[in-house]
Amino acid sequence: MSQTRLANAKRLVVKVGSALVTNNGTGLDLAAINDWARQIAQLRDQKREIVLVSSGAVACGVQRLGWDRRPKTVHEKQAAAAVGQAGLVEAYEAAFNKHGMHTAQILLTHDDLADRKRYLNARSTLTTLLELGVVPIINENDTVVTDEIKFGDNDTLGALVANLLEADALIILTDQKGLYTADPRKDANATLIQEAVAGDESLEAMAGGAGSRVGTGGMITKVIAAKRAARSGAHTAIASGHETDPIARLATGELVGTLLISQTPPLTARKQWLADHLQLAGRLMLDAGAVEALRAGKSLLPIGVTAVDGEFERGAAVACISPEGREIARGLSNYGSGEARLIARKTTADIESILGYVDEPEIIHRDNLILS
Ligand SMILES: Nc1ncnc2c1ncn2[C@@H]1O[C@H](COP(=O)(O)OP(=O)(O)O)[C@@H](O)[C@H]1O
Ligand SMILES: N[C@@H](CCC(=O)OP(=O)(O)O)C(=O)O
Repeated sequence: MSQTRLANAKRLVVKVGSALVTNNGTGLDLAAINDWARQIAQLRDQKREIVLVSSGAVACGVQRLGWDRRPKTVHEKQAAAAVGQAGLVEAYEAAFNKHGMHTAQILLTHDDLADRKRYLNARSTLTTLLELGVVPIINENDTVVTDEIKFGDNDTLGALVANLLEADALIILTDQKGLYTADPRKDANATLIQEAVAGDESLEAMAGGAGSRVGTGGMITKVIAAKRAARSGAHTAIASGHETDPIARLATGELVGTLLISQTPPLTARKQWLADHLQLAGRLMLDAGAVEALRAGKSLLPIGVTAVDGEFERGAAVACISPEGREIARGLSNYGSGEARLIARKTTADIESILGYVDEPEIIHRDNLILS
């Protein structure tokens, strides 16, 4: 059934990683880029919509600047990305032109997707490009990102784009055949997982970090990306870009690499946006009763909050932490951190006498809350 679902996928996000786009970290693999363009053009002929999330800006910049190694400092990487991003989109535009198609460059930061207005704008621009038959080529806006606001790896960005566009599938192409039971570079006995449920916690234990000096994130970010993509109903395939026609074959429903299936009912668009808030302004510590209430779909009341961590304003995105220290949910706080501290452990009826007013009876309303 899951295979049929990929065969029926109309809107697909394809992510190609640094480990694949580049020749050993310096320069672009133009043959590979031409090959992906050919496969994507085939899918366009079948009236399917494809968005490409591509890494490779830093690697291309390193080559253009004539450097003999990847830079170490952030500002050198950002400079290389700025030079190389132009080369990256030139390469894609030339490759797609051969099939009578155009590409569009989209550079995103986390802030663009965390702000609801900009999120909606990004969505309408992307859907307009798809209606025009243009292939959006998305990368992180490396020039302006700082550690606090960056996606870091493009797997996360691919998942957020799949959420943003409510795509049916996320295809992550990398330098390994898929997800193995352990990093195959380190464990010769590792075996390939063919199919699993996205979000299955045992998968995170199998996945390790990046295997090369080129890639960022490794397999763990791909497994987490699949969990995230599943929230809007997208299945994720992790496959090798060195296979013959991996994109085209996956899109016919063939099982190539690892398929991580979405089994959870898709979240509403608003909850989806909330789930995509990667930057949290603070933490609310909950007691066991509150954890149970949240899991049962209820709102978070002040009585169940034992402590408040961080400084934040009303409306900020905060994490809800269980007594064992696990994030069990995140949501938008109806109270700033100062007020939240005053009403923690108190009944809703006490709020007015403590604060002199009641904004909302709950700290986080269930409509603004999402279980992790
Ligand atoms: N369980 C695993 N299965 C497969 N690959 C793994 C696993 N754990 C870690 N890896 C490493 O993840 C690497 C792919 O991630 P990365 O280097 O970030 O590539 P990309 O640039 O395509 O995102 C592989 O080369 C591999 O060494
Ligand atoms: N934005 C960076 C790529 C980030 C990165 O390497 O991500 P990944 O392909 O997931 O290993 C670039 O274009 O060079």
